[in-house]
Amino acid sequence: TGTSRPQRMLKAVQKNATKGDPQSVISAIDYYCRHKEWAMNVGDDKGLILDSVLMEVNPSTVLELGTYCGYSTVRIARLMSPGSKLITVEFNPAFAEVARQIIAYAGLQDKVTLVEGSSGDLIPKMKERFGIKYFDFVFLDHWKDSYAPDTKLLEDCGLLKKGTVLLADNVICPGAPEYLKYVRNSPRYESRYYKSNLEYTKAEDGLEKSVFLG
Ligand SMILES: O=C(NC/C=C/[C@H]1O[C@@H](n2ccc(=O)cc2)[C@H](O)[C@@H]1O)c1cc([N+](=O)[O-])cc(O)c1O
Ligand SMILES: [Mg+2]
Repeated sequence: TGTSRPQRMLKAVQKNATKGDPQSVISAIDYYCRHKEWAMNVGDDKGLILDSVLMEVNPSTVLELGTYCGYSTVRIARLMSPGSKLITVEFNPAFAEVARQIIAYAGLQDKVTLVEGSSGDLIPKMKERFGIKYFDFVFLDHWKDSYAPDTKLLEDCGLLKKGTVLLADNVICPGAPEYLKYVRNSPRYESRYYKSNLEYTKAEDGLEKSVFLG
């Protein structure tokens, strides 16, 4: 067996990006995935929306569910202020290993804590393990049927505060119908859909931004 897709993505970063330059890491991944081999990164189209929502919130604490290879981890961490913390949860050890190297190549390892395990197991441990009171920003990009249960779990664990912003990838493709129903019908959220494209394609996809009202 040869290399995996994440390993080939890492090679493309090491070959084409500049160490310590997050934007060059993002561009190298986008170029590779658009022209060589598709991969499920949030990508450059939706990435611009992620950037602008993130900058608007300017969070001190961020939770990312679904690191994969670290593309959105780098996109988010590169825009975060000094002293702010990003915790990213990854279930697959092989993906986590590649992500650690891509995050380090971008020079963002000091802002990022990558935790291996499932969101359901780790969310209840956020306070005790990482001293997190609340998350200011949550990026959901893991298993689509986990978005809704994990949002309820974040509420139950007291990890959301008035004004916390949840941003969910793929609410159209592959889709997260249960999640959309939940946040759009709950009086505890103010939701808005940002229409865009599925990464590196012309298909529609979009991000749902939901503000927790407390
Ligand atoms: O399926 C998709 N994403 C699932 C992502 C899952 C990631 O989240 C991790 N995780 C981390 C913690 C957990 O608790 C569970 C999983 C998994 O180990 C994986 O790294 C997807 C699919 C398409 N697509 O076009 O088909 C496009 C996208 O943008 C997508 O995000
Ligand atoms: Mg996604």
